[in-house]
Amino acid sequence: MPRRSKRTLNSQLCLGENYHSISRPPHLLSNCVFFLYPVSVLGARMASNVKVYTLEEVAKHNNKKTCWIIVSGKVYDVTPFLEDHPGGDEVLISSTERDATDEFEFVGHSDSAMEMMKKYYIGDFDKPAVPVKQNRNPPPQQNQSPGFTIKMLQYLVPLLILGLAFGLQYFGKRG
Ligand code: HEM
Repeated sequence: MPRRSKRTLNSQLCLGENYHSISRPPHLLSNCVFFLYPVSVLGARMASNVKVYTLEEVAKHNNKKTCWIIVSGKVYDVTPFLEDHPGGDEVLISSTERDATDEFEFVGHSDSAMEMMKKYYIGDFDKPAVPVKQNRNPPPQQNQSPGFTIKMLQYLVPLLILGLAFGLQYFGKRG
């Protein structure tokens, strides 16, 4: 059997390149993710030929003649559905010019309503493609745990007793 060199073995085990990338500082990796994510989202959108609408474009369609709504990042032209919507046309018109996802979900639409929606889908809503960075600093704690109070008392009670003892001694001597 031919002897394989250590280098060949490393590359065969896919350790050669990955080893170096793993040892890079984590902020470099996360920078790459924040750069690659929007690029891949844009690429996917361009490749799939889906029309992407801005809020400004969607907001122009806010009446009975032309009514577009945004639900879960997708844009729907519900103009032909206005008269047939079981919830009425007014509720659809008043859901224009903004993201209507919350209202749509609050109603608790049935599966058949979701299926119906597909007919009116015309494109995606242009939300900012860059993912929001998560706040890594946790907010200051509002409620202190009971453990914290007990620890504080452990220090405070002996101090109070000491203070009391000194006070009594001082006033006792004066008396
Ligand atoms: C393409 C979008 C939509 C479709 C296809 C759709 C479809 C439907 C359907 C089929 C129903 C009958 C109940 C059910 O099967 O769930 C319904 C009811 C209703 N929808 Fe929509 N809907 C859409 C968007 C909206 C939006 C944006 C609102 C905003 C609040 C809304 C509000 C309502 C209300 C209030 C009812 C009546 C619920 C009830 O009486 O119990 N819908 N919709």
